[in-house]
Amino acid sequence: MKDESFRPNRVLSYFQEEWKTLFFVAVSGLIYNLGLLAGPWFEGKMTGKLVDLLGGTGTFHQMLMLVTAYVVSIGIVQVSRYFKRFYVRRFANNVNRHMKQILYGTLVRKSRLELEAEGTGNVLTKAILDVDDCVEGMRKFTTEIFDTGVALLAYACMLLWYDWKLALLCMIFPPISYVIAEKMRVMVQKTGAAYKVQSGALSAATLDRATNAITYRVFGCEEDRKAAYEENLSAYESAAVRANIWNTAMPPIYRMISMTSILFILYFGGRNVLHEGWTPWTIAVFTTFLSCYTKLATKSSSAAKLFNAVHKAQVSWKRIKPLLQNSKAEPELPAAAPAELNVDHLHFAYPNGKEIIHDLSFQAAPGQIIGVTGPVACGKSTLGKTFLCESPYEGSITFGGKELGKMEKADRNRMVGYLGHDPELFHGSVEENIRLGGKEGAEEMIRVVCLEDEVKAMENGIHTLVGTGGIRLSGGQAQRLALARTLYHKRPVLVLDDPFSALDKETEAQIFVNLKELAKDSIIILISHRLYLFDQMDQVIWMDECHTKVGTHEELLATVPSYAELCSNQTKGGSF
Ligand SMILES: Nc1ncnc2c1ncn2[C@@H]1O[C@H](COP(=O)(O)OP(=O)(O)OP(=O)(O)O)[C@@H](O)[C@H]1O
Repeated sequence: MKDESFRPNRVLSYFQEEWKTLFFVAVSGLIYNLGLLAGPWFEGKMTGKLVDLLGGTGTFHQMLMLVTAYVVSIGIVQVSRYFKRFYVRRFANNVNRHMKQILYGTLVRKSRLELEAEGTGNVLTKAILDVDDCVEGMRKFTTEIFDTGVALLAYACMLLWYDWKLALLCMIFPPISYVIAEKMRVMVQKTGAAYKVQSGALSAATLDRATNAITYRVFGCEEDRKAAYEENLSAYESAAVRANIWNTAMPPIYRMISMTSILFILYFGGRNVLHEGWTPWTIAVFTTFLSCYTKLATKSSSAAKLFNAVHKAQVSWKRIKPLLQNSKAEPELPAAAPAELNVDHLHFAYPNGKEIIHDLSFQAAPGQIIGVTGPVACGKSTLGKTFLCESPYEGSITFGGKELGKMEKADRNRMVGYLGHDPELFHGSVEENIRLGGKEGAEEMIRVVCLEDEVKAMENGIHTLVGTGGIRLSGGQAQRLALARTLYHKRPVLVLDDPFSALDKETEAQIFVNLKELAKDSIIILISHRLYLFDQMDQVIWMDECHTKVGTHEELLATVPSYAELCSNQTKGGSF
């Protein structure tokens, strides 16, 4: 696998990791660029030979030899160019894949809250566009090190060899274009960053449009949403145009500046040929010098282009760097042993200050089922998520005497299993969705959640694909599949948030029986709106406006009128 010293948040590490590919790039790049020098040399020689031929001092055979050698050298240069490009592309593809793998690894380990805070569109942009831009910068850098760096050096040496004074005079201009390119860096970066932000907003708007399409249609909001989307699109287009202008308008200007030296070559080079200048030249040397300088100036404008690409890559790198962390897949550790759960004077408030849980205390022993209920939006799901410790709480939640909030995430994962509102099925088979990295079969859990017959009836049974691109499951099927996954990864504390909301009464009752049997030594915290199983709970937590009441079903019936009323409404056959 990968080298231990590899540091994903250091650009150099990616170059080091690909040293073999870069070795081939270096060899083919050197042959290509040194071979390029042969071009101006042959061109000068051929011009000289042509003058000789016309003056009657050269032979046609000599000219033919020269042309043949020129063609062969072009062949060698082009073949090495092909190999260089091939290996540079391979380098870029390898880095791109590796960076995306690392980023993906980090994103899937981020908590729900962190992802929400970051914004889905922004995350998608980071995962795809920023990595692409970053790797593109690295690719251009690798290419230009040879195509520009080595070539420029070689051309410069050749020019100095022919007339060092004229060469120095001409070579003042390319650095001026570099300096200007460097000064323009801020604008390239600024417009590039603005483009990225708009791109993130557009991704979020597209996702929102696709995810909520039915709701918008049913409520007749399509036109409004379309207008909002168009607004995003226009902002994105303007940002893209601005970024593009700064990216593409500058290189021609850099090139013009570099080319100013041609005027000096024509004047001082002409004087050299007339033997009135600094060094006596033949017409062949004049041609070689001019051709060599034109190539040097063209190359130096590529260097300016390289600055732009690297600056653009820097913007992307800054955005993704915090997400590029060593995120080796944490191996699933075995579940912790059963133990007591102790919740003591628990308080919880969201960062906006709104208190949701106020002074809740209860204890649970292995094998107990705790029902949690209360009016809509009273904080039931918040209580469930508190056990995941995504946000800090006050008071204490201990399992086996250890404080959950102070544990390493991996240790906490061994203790608490969680099933939220959203089934969160991924693209994969029914079996893969249940096992999620586990090795053994998933059939037992399919039976526990009463999904056996339905899975058998599917075209490929347990191997049927679900999630994006797979078959469409009903709400109740998706819910049971997600429950099967939670139960498969057995934990001594199971938090199940409304796991039966999409099921009929009989199925719910059957699953509850199976669940009790399966999780005999687990503590189950069952959040639900529907109460007809609550008389089988060991304890019930009633939540209302951040106040909580804990007791047996019978105790709450006697002491909490709202609970008694809700139970009575439901058992009269009212809501289910
Ligand atoms: N991330 C959050 N930041 C701030 N407030 C939140 C957040 N999540 C939920 N809330 C608020 O906390 C309160 C309780 O929400 P919660 O989802 O826990 O209630 P619930 O009882 O599970 O609701 P339901 O009966 O609809 O399932 C609500 O007022 C909600 O707006």
